[in-house]
Amino acid sequence: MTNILKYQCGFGNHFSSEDPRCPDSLPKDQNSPQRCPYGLYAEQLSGSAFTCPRNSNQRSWLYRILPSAKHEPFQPYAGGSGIISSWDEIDPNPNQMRWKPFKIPDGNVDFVDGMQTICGGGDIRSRHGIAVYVYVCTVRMNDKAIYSSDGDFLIVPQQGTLKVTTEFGIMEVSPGEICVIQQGMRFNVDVSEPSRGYILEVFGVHFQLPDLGPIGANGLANPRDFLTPVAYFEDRKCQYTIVSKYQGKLFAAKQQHSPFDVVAWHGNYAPYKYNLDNFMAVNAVSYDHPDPSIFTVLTAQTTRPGIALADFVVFPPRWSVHERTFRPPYYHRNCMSEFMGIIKGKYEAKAESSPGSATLHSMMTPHGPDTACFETASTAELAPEYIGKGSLAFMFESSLSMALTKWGNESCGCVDKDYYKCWQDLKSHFKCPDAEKCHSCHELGHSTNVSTNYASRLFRKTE
Ligand SMILES: O=C(O)Cc1cc(O)ccc1O
Ligand SMILES: [Fe+2]
Repeated sequence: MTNILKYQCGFGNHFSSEDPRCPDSLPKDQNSPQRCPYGLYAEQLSGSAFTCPRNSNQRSWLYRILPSAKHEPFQPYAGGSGIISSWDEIDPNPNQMRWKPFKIPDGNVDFVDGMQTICGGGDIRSRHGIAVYVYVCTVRMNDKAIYSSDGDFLIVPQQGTLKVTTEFGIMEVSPGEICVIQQGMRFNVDVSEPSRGYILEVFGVHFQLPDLGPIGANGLANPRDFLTPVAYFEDRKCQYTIVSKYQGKLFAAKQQHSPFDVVAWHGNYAPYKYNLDNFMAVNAVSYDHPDPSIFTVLTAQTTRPGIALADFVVFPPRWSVHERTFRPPYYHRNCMSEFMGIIKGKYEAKAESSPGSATLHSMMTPHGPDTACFETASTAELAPEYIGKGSLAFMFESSLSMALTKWGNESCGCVDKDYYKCWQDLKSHFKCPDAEKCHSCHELGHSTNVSTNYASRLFRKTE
């Protein structure tokens, strides 16, 4: 794979880029000249309504050899049967879910055909929803490109570097990095080894950096660490297949030229990647376990203040120094849905967790540390400790109530039916303050030497 890729840095910048083979290919002082330099076609890609306020208005101008409109009619796409758009394939399942590492097939499967929807919620047509996918792939997408008419893809590779060719240029995205490819952008994925990862698609909004509030002007994911590719074109006549994910189904159209023929572009609607090693974690340096929102890398907001359609959160290696605190994640019931995956190593709250696996804790489904984690952390000496070395877990947290697909619920073949057992050995450590008089303590055989009047009133034996 090429390692001489260049990037432009910054989040949400207004970028300009020309393929160096065609200097001055960007029109100088207008977007739509009567005739573009080098005989290119001008095409606008709008990522927001024309009339969006300036701070949320996103669009780019692409100067290309042929306009995207030149293709034959779309027909239903024969592959990609793992893409699901309906959230009522099966009855709702509120259980704690864990998937063992998703299997990578031995045969040939490309990125598009290796995508499987695991869960999702909301609605594509009303432009408010999300879908969570797992991808596995072993071969490159030959002369095929995909774009989503529905939403933005946030891709989290777990195994295998992806060479992602887009209309805006080429990005290499390795495990530990993520990339975002927004609605409408055509891309092709090439791999050099069996590869696997996770995808979050958001419908109707774009990802943004979270506000920093009292943290100040710096921290978490810093804007300068986001990298956007530079213009790169190929002028190739070939049988190219353009796959459109449209209203949750895949369609394919043929065209006789490569879609990666953009010689120059400018604008603020462009794909980007980010290395999660650059995340500047903040955390408690005194006591208590803060909420995981402190680890938000990117957020896709709803119109309700502070309520995310989906947040992308990482659990990076870091120092843990909290005093008099149960340091791992607390036991928890959440009005949000939490899908988690593991890029490498283990997750701090679970002894049994491995790269390529996942969990889903649906709305109000109780969860938290497993028995081993609780027993260790509640008795550990609280010295400063570096946690998560060599590990990287992440969470897609959504305000939507998510549905599992049939594949996610069962047919993927890696649902861990024993997951619930990780909490079954948690035992009561309750020390009853008045075990002598307490009826239930007699039955349970509890004992204690603590006694108060208050407790006596509460636990009086009733005969
Ligand atoms: O493991 C989880 O469930 C995610 C999570 C992490 C954390 O640090 C606090 C709350 C929470 O839900
Ligand atoms: Fe949680």
